Amino acid sequence: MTTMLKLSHVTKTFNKGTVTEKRALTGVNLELVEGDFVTVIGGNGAGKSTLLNMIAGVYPLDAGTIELDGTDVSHMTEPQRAKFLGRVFQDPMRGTAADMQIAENLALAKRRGQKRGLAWGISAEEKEEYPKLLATLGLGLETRMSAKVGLLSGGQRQALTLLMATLTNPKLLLLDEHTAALDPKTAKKVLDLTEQIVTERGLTTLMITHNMNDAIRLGNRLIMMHEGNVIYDVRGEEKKSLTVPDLLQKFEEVSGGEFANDRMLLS
Ligand SMILES: Nc1ncnc2c1ncn2[C@@H]1O[C@H](COP(=O)(O)OP(=O)(O)OP(=O)(O)O)[C@@H](O)[C@H]1O
Repeated sequence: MTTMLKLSHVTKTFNKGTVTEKRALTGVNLELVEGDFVTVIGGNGAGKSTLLNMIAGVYPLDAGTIELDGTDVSHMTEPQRAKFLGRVFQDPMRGTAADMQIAENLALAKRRGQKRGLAWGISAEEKEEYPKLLATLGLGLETRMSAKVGLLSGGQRQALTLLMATLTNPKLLLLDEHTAALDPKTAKKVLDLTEQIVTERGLTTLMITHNMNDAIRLGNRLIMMHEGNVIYDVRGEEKKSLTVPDLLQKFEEVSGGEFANDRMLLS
């Protein structure tokens, strides 16, 4: 099987040498094969977002290497890596351009990593393609191609962002609590869409969630982080048969403390 992502000894300390020094990642080793759909859980400050940020190239590495589909991207800038990655954040405002039409947003996503922007306009082919894509969301957006994205609801925007993030079949999809800001019903819809897109296309995916039930239900593999490293990695049938009490117990065993994540307690 093809290795899609390989982290070797990835280390990150923020504010080194100051009173606010924080060891956010402490030598993470992690390998994902093509099609792995990995859910990521962990308490407050465990290093989950930092892990995704390091993969995306938001911060430089202190030590270690990151390989994407066999290419060492450790020293590539964030825009250089963006060509290979799809990313959806928690904030629905972040992934789309509010002042632009739905169709224009899709066209931008399609041209990601290419030099020429929208200068040549949206092609006739795209005008046919986009409504079909939007229809797969089941949100009625296919009839609103020229509507400004700022008019959409949070859930509609996250669904559109997901479509945009996966439009060019990225080598790796990074989802950072992408349904946490939505109401439960909309969150479920966006999660169902996520599962559909990821499994249909076999996208290699890392999905942070504070919802342990979702972490167990979705994907083929689950990792738990604590104090900047992966402390538990489970897959296949063993993962499917897990329960939330199992996970909490596992956490206590390995960390010697009680699992604490504010957002988990609120949900
Ligand atoms: N840019 C930054 N500057 C300084 N410290 C940071 C920065 N980003 C993260 N940290 C610190 O690194 C540690 C790991 O943070 P991170 O956001 O990765 O945790 P997390 O597992 O995503 O937590 P949560 O579930 O609370 O969002 C925390 O102590 C955090 O305060």
